[in-house]
Amino acid sequence: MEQHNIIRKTVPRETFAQVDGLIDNFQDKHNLYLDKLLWWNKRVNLVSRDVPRETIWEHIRHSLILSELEDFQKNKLFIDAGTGGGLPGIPLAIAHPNKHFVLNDLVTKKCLAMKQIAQQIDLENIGIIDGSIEDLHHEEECILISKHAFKIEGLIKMTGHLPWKKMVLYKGLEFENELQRFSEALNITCFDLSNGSDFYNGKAIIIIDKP
Ligand SMILES: C[S@@+](CC[C@H](N)C(=O)[O-])C[C@H]1O[C@@H](n2cnc3c(N)ncnc32)[C@H](O)[C@@H]1O
Repeated sequence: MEQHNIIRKTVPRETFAQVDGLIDNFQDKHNLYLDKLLWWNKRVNLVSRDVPRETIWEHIRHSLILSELEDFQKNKLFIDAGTGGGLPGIPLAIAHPNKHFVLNDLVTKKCLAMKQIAQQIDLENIGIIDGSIEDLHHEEECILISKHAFKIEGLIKMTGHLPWKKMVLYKGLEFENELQRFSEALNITCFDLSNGSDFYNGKAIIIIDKP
């Protein structure tokens, strides 16, 4: 197995409180997003069926933790691969109107639902592109983000053609299992989220430099 250079950090408790503040600042839009997501979820499978509203709030909070990390703050353009119901891209776009997000999903009807939701909540800083991430054309340098959608090795291989400089993945703390056959050494920073509520037990955000 290739030796990867892994730096581990723990996200402090205060960060979770800051995320709650971010939600408060954009409460109306997040609520509207949640309403529309639940409405569309009855027609298109965007998140698990019958998922309680409070669980989706957890996913919105989880998505927004990235806001507090430096690699997010100093960049402006993000691609959310495998966005499904718009997570993490839509909560981030709501809370950061000055940044731009490209949402991508393989499934066209999910992307059509996302377009409707974006219009319904008046979000102007996102673009939505359907099709596999491996076929996405994009020329500007960006940060690739993805939540619970791909194995790491597979996503790196599928996105070699894209000009991302960092890849941000919402993963479990045992993400290294997914890198056992990767032939290059990667620089990875792992942000342990276990200082948050029980929801975050075993969860991490990992940031990988482009190999
Ligand atoms: C488990 S869902 C995660 C959705 C969302 N990120 C979340 O956290 O709720 C994985 C999503 O990845 C999408 N997907 C799978 N393969 C893909 C590919 N090659 N390119 C783009 N999206 C893909 C699926 O259609 C699905 O919506």
